[in-house]
Amino acid sequence: MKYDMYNEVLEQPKSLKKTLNEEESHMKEIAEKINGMDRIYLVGCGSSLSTCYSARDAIGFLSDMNIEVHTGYEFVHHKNLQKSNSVLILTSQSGETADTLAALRKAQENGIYTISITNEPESSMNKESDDSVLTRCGRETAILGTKTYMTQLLCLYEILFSIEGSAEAEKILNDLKQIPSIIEELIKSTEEENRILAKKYKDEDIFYCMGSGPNFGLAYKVAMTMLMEGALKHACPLYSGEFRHGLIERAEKNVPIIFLDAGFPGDELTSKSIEFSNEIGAKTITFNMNDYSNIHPLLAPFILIIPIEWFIYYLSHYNGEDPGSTRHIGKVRY
Ligand SMILES: N[C@@H]1[C@@H](O)[C@H](O)[C@@H](COP(=O)(O)O)O[C@@H]1O
Repeated sequence: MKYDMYNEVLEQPKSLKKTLNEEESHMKEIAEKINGMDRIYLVGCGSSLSTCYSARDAIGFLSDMNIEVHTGYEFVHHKNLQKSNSVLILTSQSGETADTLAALRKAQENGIYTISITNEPESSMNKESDDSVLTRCGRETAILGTKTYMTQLLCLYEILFSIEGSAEAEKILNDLKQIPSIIEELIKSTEEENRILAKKYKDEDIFYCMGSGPNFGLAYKVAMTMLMEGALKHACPLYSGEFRHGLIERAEKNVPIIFLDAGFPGDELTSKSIEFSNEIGAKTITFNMNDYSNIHPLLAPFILIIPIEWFIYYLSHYNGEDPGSTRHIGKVRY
């Protein structure tokens, strides 16, 4: 049995290449236009919020750019908005999520420049924002987001690292171009081992998921949309540094914990948490960047998501669920 998510996983390299080919120069123009603005707001919901977290935490390693991340309605209710010389970048696969659309309209009422990154050319966000970038994925149906996750992340990295402009940022932008071919191979090479892993964990009810730097955004996505929406498991994301401020008290024998590790300074705490969890007999599942690629570690979310997609796909399958379906929420409107 193959669910829609299967083909959408396979389509990721093509979607990335197409988005880069058709939007790269446009994104460079956007970077030039917003370079020097006092504040950049990044807003999205669910999977689209996770890309904002990752992009903010990745650029934060290189730059002192003033970036804030909000969910749609948190932005709408925020009293202390910087109205002049600021920009709102919205991420939304559908371009219709009510929360994110409300943020767009609030920004426009307040004179904030708006840029949307969506996958739907006819969407309200694409039409109403001052500028817009289209991810070129074709229609995505699996609720948890695969190719639109990848391409949104690509667009945010492309814009923010182009603004940053240092030699290291250039290196990251160059490495970004290698992502489609790297993940093409990973899609093939990681399916079987993660199918087996999923079979082993299929009866677990709850998963904690942690990472540092841009891998926190990935942990958020894995917990919120992949485990909860996709595999219908309880899940909780956290920064690795927060392990000893709460989870340590519930990290017991046999509790599954997913660790995302890319060797960031904050991953010193990921390693300590893994060590502790192993000692007490928790079920540790580690996805380590070194096992998959040697490109710039700040690109870890693009790489680590691939084995995780297969893990989630088969976790759902072994529980008789379509990973792309939802019980309560429509893909576009709710
Ligand atoms: N259940 C969906 C999520 O899977 C999705 O990530 C989010 C944002 O959707 P969009 O990216 O279309 O704005 O909306 C809903 O909550």
